[in-house]
Amino acid sequence: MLMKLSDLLAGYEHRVLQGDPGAADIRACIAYDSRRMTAGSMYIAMRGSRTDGHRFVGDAVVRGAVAVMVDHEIEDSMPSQVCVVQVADTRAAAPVVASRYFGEPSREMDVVAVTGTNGKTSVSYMMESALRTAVRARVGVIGTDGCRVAHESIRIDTTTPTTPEAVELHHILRCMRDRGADTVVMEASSMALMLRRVDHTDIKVGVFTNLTPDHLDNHGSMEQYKQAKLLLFRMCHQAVANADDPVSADIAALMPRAVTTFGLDDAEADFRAGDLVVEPTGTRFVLHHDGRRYQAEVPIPGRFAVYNALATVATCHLLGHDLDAVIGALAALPPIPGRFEHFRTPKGVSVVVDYAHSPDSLEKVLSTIRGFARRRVITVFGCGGDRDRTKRAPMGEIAQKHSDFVVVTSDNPRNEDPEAIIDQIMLGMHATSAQVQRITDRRAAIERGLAVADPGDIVLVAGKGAEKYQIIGDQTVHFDDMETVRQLAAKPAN
Ligand SMILES: CC(=O)N[C@H]1[C@@H](OP(=O)(O)OP(=O)(O)OC[C@H]2O[C@@H](n3ccc(=O)[nH]c3=O)[C@H](O)[C@@H]2O)O[C@H](CO)[C@@H](O)[C@@H]1O[C@H](C)C(=O)N[C@@H](C)C(=O)N[C@H](CCC(=O)O)C(=O)O
Ligand SMILES: Nc1ncnc2c1ncn2[C@@H]1O[C@H](COP(=O)(O)OP(=O)(O)OP(=O)(O)O)[C@@H](O)[C@H]1O
Ligand SMILES: N[C@H](CCC[C@H](N)C(=O)O)C(=O)O
Ligand SMILES: [Mg+2]
Repeated sequence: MLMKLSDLLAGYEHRVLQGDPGAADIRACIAYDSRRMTAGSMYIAMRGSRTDGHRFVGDAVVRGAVAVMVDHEIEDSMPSQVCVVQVADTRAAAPVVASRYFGEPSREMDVVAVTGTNGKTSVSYMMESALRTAVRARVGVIGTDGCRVAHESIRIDTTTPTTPEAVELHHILRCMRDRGADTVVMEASSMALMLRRVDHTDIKVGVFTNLTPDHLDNHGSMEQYKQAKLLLFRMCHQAVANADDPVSADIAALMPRAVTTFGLDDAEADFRAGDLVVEPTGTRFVLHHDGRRYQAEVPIPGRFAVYNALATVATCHLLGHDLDAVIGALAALPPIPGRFEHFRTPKGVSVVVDYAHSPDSLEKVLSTIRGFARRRVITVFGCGGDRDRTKRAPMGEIAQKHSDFVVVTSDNPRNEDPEAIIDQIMLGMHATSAQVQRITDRRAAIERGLAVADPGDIVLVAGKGAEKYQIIGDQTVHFDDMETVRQLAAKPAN
């Protein structure tokens, strides 16, 4: 890839502080981390949560940067051959530059971006599977579980956020296009939208799943959290929105005549589901659209799974795909790793490993399990450290309300005291309700959950889903809920 800085910034407001953008050849890479610079790179200085990238401009140049983009003054004096440009906001300019550098890949594919508190990854899997089976599309997926195209992983980095920074995002989109992708489904997290990682991406359909409390540490209030989510609907061409969530009205106000709705309660929704039959293996329902009724099913139990299925069907329809084929494909959806993933122990206990890590998702998953459980429900869960503390007590209350026995444990304590996190969860629990035990070590907690279960009981292990790690302090150690369940279930005592 060879590009002149002047091409990357053509028509974009900037001030040249030194050097000639027309002579600055970016022949290596663009990066916002000085430590990734090689000879012929461009460095974009951005403010992070701990420090300001502008402090590392000197380091970037020493390592080979030929072009530097800043949004405020820098102290380092630059060698004359380095071109330095100033823009109003480097986070806003980064996506423009990155997208151009990689040849505007989002324009060459149908890009769908999914936002909402819960269900983004689930909808991505459903879209991927439905489009692959129904219309043989080559689908790229970008999200919490990494990036893949046609089921082939394209970058394995457990630290990559749900929605990558713009530089990585457009690089990934280009790789996907080069590997023949025609459609990309990406998760757009509220943090990413706020940090402008998704700007300047050509998004055909923006999908809204729901908005419930989470990430209030980052956003401050539900109103600000909502405003972050709404940013997506200022940049996509069309929207698919959950009519049963009041935020769909805000989306409709932003995009009049460009919103397709789905729902269970709203009789006016464009795609509506009714007559749900929820079973442990899945959910059957009737889908109503345009005066027609379709028999549908999804192999995940619960109303929440139907919402995700409706979002998938509506989006595929908007992309021009055949409805019958898409609905048919949903019935054959393979299990989604770590989302209501089921395992039956030799003793006859049903174990569900699920990524519920917010009050609403825990409520949805547990009430679904409660709905079909014939015997006791045992829940093992914790809450992440260095993340929204306000969700801890409500999650404790929800776990206790729907379970007969709860083991409160650790879930990525990070730099917090695991005992203090458990204390905060237990503030939501009451002495009079279900039995509660605290076991800080997650493996021991799962073992306890399995040990107290009798044949026919259901054990929910919630919070980590398909994560392959436990973060304790600054250490990341291997940990996998499902693997742990299988190992422990093989022990005769369990
Ligand atoms: C907490 C947070 O917002 N972090 C973002 C931040 O990184 P940081 O805070 O570690 O950065 P910093 O250490 O303050 O450094 C500031 C800048 O100086 C640069 N630097 C730093 C040191 C150096 O020697 N040289 C150098 O150039 C850094 O690369 C950075 O660009 O700035 C980086 C880009 O400049 C982001 O990639 C990074 O996102 C990280 C990966 C992250 O995980 N963010 C979380 C909050 C996130 O995005 N989460 C969402 C939500 C998921 C959900 O919905 O649940 C997600 O999409 O995953
Ligand atoms: N539509 C939904 N409404 C409420 N809860 C849901 C919904 N879909 C899934 N869930 C629950 O939320 C959990 C997380 O789902 P998923 O991973 O799809 O969400 P996400 O939005 O991608 O989350 P993250 O922000 O962590 O990436 C699931 O394991 C399930 O418990
Ligand atoms: N994307 C979510 C993941 C949370 C998963 C949970 N296991 C935790 O670590 O809190 C977040 O960053 O809030
Ligand atoms: Mg996700």
